[in-house]
Amino acid sequence: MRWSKPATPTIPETWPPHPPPGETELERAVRLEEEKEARRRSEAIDREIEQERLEQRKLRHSTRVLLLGQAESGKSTVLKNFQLHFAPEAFHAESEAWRAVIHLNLIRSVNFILDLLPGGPSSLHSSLHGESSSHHSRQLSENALLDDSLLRHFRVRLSPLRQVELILVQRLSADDPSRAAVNVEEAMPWYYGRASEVSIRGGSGWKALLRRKWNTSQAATRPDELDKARQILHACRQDIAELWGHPDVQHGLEAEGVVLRDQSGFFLDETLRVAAAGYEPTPLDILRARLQTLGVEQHTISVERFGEPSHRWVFYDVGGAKGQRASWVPFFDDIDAILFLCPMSAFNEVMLEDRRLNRLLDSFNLWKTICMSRLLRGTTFILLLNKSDILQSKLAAGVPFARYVKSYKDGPNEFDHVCEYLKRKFVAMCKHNSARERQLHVHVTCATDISTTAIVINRIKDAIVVNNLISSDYI
Ligand SMILES: Nc1nc2c(ncn2[C@@H]2O[C@H](COP(=O)(O)OP(=O)(O)OP(=O)(O)O)[C@@H](O)[C@H]2O)c(=O)[nH]1
Ligand SMILES: [Mg+2]
Repeated sequence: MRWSKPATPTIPETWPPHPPPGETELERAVRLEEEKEARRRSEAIDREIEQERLEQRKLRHSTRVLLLGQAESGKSTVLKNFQLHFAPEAFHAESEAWRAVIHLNLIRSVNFILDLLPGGPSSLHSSLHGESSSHHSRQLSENALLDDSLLRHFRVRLSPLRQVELILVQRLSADDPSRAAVNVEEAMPWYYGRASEVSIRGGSGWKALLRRKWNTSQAATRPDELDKARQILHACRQDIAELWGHPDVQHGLEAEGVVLRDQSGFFLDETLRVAAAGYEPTPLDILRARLQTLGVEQHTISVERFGEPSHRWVFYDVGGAKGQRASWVPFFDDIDAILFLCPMSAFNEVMLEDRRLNRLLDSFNLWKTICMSRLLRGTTFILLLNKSDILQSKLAAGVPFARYVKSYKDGPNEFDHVCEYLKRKFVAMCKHNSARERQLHVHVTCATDISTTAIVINRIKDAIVVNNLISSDYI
């Protein structure tokens, strides 16, 4: 953003101007007051210009990284790893804010199960898919053997969680009324087989909102509301654990082909810990929390350790969903590196935004477009082949990679071979589609594994910093 001073209507030759002849006492007092005010305004503008100049200078001395990749590829999770690695104190200071997100992730899974069970209010959801609500209910009641009274018991006991969900969503989007609970739901249509997403527009300051002590009378109730939400969740924890552990519920979900464990923001296995009264999220919990990014978020990390070559990192974390991608382009300019994430495990999944498109194919297309971009001709690329843990377990469970990726032909259904194949494919696409030779570094990652990601982060840091030094002729 550039500042320019507003034009002054009449510019006197001397400042302050000479007093007009015959000035009365009152006129003098008014004039002096106006001069004081004009000086105050001018100084405020000067301060803002200086502030802006300092910000620009700081940005020039920062390492700027743009995170790209489809939705749920792990961009924000990698960013959290950078924060944990370079600024652990700042990372831990935010854990309270993440607790609300984790609670919301847990509650959405519970409400999702309750909606899916017979008699659940799934008619809205089903109609999005052109199916009747009785269709889902009938399927589940045929497959699941949950008896009616037990179901009613769970429904009644867990009904307060609907209110908790509402409180948390409203609180997370509190300073942006357009993103109230209903709108969040509308923005994220219900997909059969998935709990709905939690999304807060970047820059809405949601972390601060959850910490802030409110002064106004209306807002004074807010900290209590959050406490109340936590108490309700705490009181429901045994019932949640029982619901999740009930064999009929498990059978019902299995019969529907719903694997909640594979979904983002899954905390049902740890209900008693996460819903405990004094629960403090661990770094791993924070990495596993799911909060969809909307728009482009700028995150500045000030390195807390001495001896690091770059003291400030600026990350631009983008929303990866198809509708979000146009907003990436203005950030292509003046960037030190692109971190592109491909979730390897998505080879047998379809896009939520377009159920006809395979997610791995979408990653290939996206990569190709990024490589071809003229704006990014000279930019260092770092490719993270992410979600290696889920890929590994899918292959081990016998999901055949070659069925979804025809060009893999009769390659072995083994982790190392599949990784190598994907690596070769991405490197070849980069070579083929880049206007000129570029630096490309490829890593296989599991962004929810803190220690292995730390090693990758050190390598990334070395690659970007060394490359910047070369391009700025320092070495
Ligand atoms: N098991 C596993 N989960 C991961 C890995 N990387 C990320 N996740 C999880 O995947 C979910 C989605 O990750 P995000 O970082 O929010 O994805 P994103 O790319 O920022 O998605 P958008 O903001 O929608 O563009 C989160 O719940 C993460 O915890 C991984 O390597 N393995
Ligand atoms: Mg994100």
